[in-house]
Amino acid sequence: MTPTRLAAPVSHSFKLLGDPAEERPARSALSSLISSGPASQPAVLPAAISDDLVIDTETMTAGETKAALRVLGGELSPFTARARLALELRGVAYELLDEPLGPRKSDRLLAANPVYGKIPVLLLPDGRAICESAVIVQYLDDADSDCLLLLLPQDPYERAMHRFWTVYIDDKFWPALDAVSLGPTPAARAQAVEDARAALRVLEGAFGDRSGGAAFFSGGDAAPGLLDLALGCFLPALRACERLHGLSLVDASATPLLDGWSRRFAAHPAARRVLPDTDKVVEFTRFLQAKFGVDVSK
Ligand SMILES: N[C@@H](CCC(=O)N[C@@H](CS)C(=O)NCC(=O)O)C(=O)O
Repeated sequence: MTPTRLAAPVSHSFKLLGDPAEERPARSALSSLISSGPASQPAVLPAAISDDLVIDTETMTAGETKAALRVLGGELSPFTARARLALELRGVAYELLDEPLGPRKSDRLLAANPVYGKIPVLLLPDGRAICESAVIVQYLDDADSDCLLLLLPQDPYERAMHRFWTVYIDDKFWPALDAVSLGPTPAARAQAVEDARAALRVLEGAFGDRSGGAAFFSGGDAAPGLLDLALGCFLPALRACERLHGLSLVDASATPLLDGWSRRFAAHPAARRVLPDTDKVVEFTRFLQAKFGVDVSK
């Protein structure tokens, strides 16, 4: 493929979202999210980038509202929700490009994420891709570190703790929650309930340590941070799982701190915009159970 030249600058195509007085105290240097080089030096893209992934900024007018950032993802994908929540909190406009479900992945997705072929992928205007939801969240902080609303704490130890617990959530909590509905046997699903509860008890302790008595894991009362997004993106799946199997996983007696946090997080404007309804996730989980031959009547 011939290297593609981008016309810079592209920052005019950013659009701030929502009510500025809402939960976003400050935004600055949003154009630095697009790091393809100074305006005077058009970026030369590596030949590997598919033309499909590049936004032709030359054809866009100054008032055009097309989002410069795009997310390859899905409405019901929790990892996509994690990345979208970060974009919403930062007040950055983006376009969600729905990736079809199924065994055949799109060429667009495989070009953007050749290593894992998974969603979400954040596409920069020049077509460069950032994969892995937690990496995307951290990229947004790194690309605009002057913004007052950072998703990771400033303190290096706290940053390390946020990263540590994000990995724990992805390695221990999510696989257990997923297996409560999709484990292959009744025994595997029963074990998964125990594992999910055990992970939630551990996270209850982590919330106490990180929040310092504030509303969110971030240690703040207004703005959630990386760790809030890391766990909060799974709340619809958790509530769907409770409803489908008649279970209670997060409640006032088992995990009182997480119970309060889950309600506050779900009520946050960014979460209300992004997180899917429990009904939809219940329906989708039933679809997956049928697809994978999971017989929950046994
Ligand atoms: N560690 C990845 C996990 C992403 C992931 O598992 N995405 C799911 C959708 S929620 C996916 O693409 N599944 C398709 C597949 O595994 O092939 C992240 O944090 O982004």
